[in-house]
Amino acid sequence: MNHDEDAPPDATAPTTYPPGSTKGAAVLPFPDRRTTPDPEPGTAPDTAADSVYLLDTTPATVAAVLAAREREDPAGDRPLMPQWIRTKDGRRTMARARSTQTRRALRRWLARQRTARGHAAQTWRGIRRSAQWTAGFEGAHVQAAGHQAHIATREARDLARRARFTLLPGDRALAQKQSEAALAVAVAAVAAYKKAKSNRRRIRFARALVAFGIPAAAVLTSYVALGTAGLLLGLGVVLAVEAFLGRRPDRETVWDAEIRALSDGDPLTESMLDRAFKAAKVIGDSQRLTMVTPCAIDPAVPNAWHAVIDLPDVTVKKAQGKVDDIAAAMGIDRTNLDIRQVGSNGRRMAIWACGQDPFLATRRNPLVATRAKQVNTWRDGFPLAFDKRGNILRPTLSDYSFLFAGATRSGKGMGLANLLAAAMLDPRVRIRLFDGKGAGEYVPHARALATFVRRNPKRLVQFLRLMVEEMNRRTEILVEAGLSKANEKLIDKLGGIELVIVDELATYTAKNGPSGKYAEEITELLAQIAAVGAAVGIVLALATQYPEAEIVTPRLRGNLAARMAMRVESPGASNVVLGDGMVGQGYDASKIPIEKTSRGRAWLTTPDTGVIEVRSLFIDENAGEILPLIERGIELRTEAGCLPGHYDDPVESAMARQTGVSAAAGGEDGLGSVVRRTVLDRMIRAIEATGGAVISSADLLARLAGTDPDRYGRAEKETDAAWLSRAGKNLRAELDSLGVKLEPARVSLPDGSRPNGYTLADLRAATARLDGAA
Ligand SMILES: Nc1ncnc2c1ncn2[C@@H]1O[C@H](COP(=O)(O)OP(=O)(O)OP(=O)(O)O)[C@@H](O)[C@H]1O
Repeated sequence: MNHDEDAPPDATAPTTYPPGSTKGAAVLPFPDRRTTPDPEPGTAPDTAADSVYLLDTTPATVAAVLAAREREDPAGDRPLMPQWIRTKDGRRTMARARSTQTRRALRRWLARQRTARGHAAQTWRGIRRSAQWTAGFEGAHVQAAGHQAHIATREARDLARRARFTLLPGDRALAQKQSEAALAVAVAAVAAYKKAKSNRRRIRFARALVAFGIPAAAVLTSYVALGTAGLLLGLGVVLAVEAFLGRRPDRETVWDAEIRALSDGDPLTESMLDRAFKAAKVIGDSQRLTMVTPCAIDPAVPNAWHAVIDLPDVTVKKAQGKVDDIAAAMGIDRTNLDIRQVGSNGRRMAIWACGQDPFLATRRNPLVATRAKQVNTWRDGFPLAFDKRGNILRPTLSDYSFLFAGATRSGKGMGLANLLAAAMLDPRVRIRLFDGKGAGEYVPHARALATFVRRNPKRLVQFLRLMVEEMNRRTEILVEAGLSKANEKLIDKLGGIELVIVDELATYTAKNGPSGKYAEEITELLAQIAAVGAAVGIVLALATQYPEAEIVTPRLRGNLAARMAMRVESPGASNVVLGDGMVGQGYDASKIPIEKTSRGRAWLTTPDTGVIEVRSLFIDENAGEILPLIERGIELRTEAGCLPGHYDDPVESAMARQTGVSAAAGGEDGLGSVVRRTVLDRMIRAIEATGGAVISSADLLARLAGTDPDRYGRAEKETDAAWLSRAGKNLRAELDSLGVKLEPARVSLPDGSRPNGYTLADLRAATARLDGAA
């Protein structure tokens, strides 16, 4: 469209355009937009506003438009009506559109007449409903009264006969008395029957008067008043009213026992179960389910039912395989149905069904809700999730390692949060957390964490090597005790429960990532620990947003016996977590809906439960619900003498020996940004502080004295030579303890002197050698 962009919207000044110019005909002609009009000079529209609406600029049309503009506009609708509608072409187009619409409406109406929504059907339904209303329910009373009267009469007749044939005077008197009483009852029953009948007649008559009498009278009156036209008019009105009464088609389906659905609020019944199992082809048409217990309401979950049934010559396994079809036949989703085997004969099953999604509810972690004081994670486990029946699952820390996997915002962090919450309340658990995401999520926990390191793959490798040694040490203790697995009594002797949490595994095990060189070793060490660690009290809990075979290798996955798959991006990713071929069996975490209300939903597999659908328990971290648990964790550890950073933790002590820095309680800054600060680092910093590349021994020792006065400070009255010799010896000893061979050599200082000292290059090379050896 060629709107004249330059024209002011309210321009009213007449404008003339040269012949051949398209400016005056700013809008292409309608209906034929392909032909550009060629207005004659002087016949162009006189306002820019016209140029917007005018589609056909032939002289006749322009004249029509001008005439239309001059017409009155009593309804005030002109601003809403394009001018072209007021032209001849416009009217023709509108008429065409209207006739098309009318034709279509007529066709729709005709098509509708053949259905239950047709007007004839509607009217007939209305008449039928009027007749049903007239008949009412009084018939049932009459029938009941008739039945009573019938029985009472028969009884009275029998008693009268017995009284007649009773010969003993005493008995006869009694029998006559009974006969009279029965007769009175029969008379009353007959009277009641007659009354019910007349009552019915009266009510029906009144209703018939309303339903049929009044319409008939109306038709008759209009006939008398207006003749045949009146008759037709009256009939039309009456039929229209009946059509109105019958406008909604009958919903016989609602009353059809075959179409009952739990999701519509219908109760679970034996016949519904029978029908669903037949429809799913679990049992044949001639077979029947046997109810062991009747269908009963499950009070734990709203709108839920349960029952125990015996299957005829079919295994529960077969029914479990058809759970989708059974659920569909009951009018619910598979999530709302749970089938479990009961006993060992393979044919008895407990069925649980719920009319609504059982995972819509958010359940709070009971440790938070009840303000628990202490937890025994070894014996009682930790509350992690709830199943569809509302049971809380509490895996123990005594049997297996864990994997939490899921796309971003799927709730895997909540899985770890539940684990951490319980671990806080068990002082025997040494929590070692390696945060691969590196955000501040776990900083509030730091004081209770035996190890806390953020994004440091090298540190993880060093730590895992130590853990494998620790695992071997613990295994020896078990061997000496003649046990294959640690028990609760032995836990303290072994050194507590080691819980190693790695959040965002991909940071550490991605071969193409920045820490690729450590990836293989980390994966191998994790797999070794996961394989046997739990038996000696070393448990892993790994979380990842990228469940790919490269990040979680099949061997590693195989050793992590408890795995929780939150929503993932693809069926392949789901199989990486749950196991190959699980999608084919219906366990597909990529089908968990992407909704806020689905966060925390997951497929959980453990050796105790098999694969089940769950939702993790909720801890509101925004509301700081975890903070009291952390405080309690610190209290418990203080009481037990194992507050991180305040006792001799063999693992962190060994790490400190190796690396020169401890990560207990998140290291010096408590933020998990564990930075190595060996004497080598301090020497490098000292040289950097001079701004040069070399430093003399005297200058270096003086600077070291600033950060470590005990070792390098000058004693009172100590001569320069004595201090230099003593501090130099201390420095050599410290370097030796690090395993670094580094002697001072002659260096050239900027002032031209050549004292003994160190070069930056030598120190950096020594650091690199140390890192390589670590
Ligand atoms: N079981 C649950 N019940 C209710 N809400 C939940 C549940 N699990 C998680 N959520 C909600 O989902 C949000 C995201 O959860 P979470 O941080 O655990 O996901 P994530 O997968 O770790 O995300 P990211 O990858 O971004 O770290 C939480 O803030 C919480 O509000």
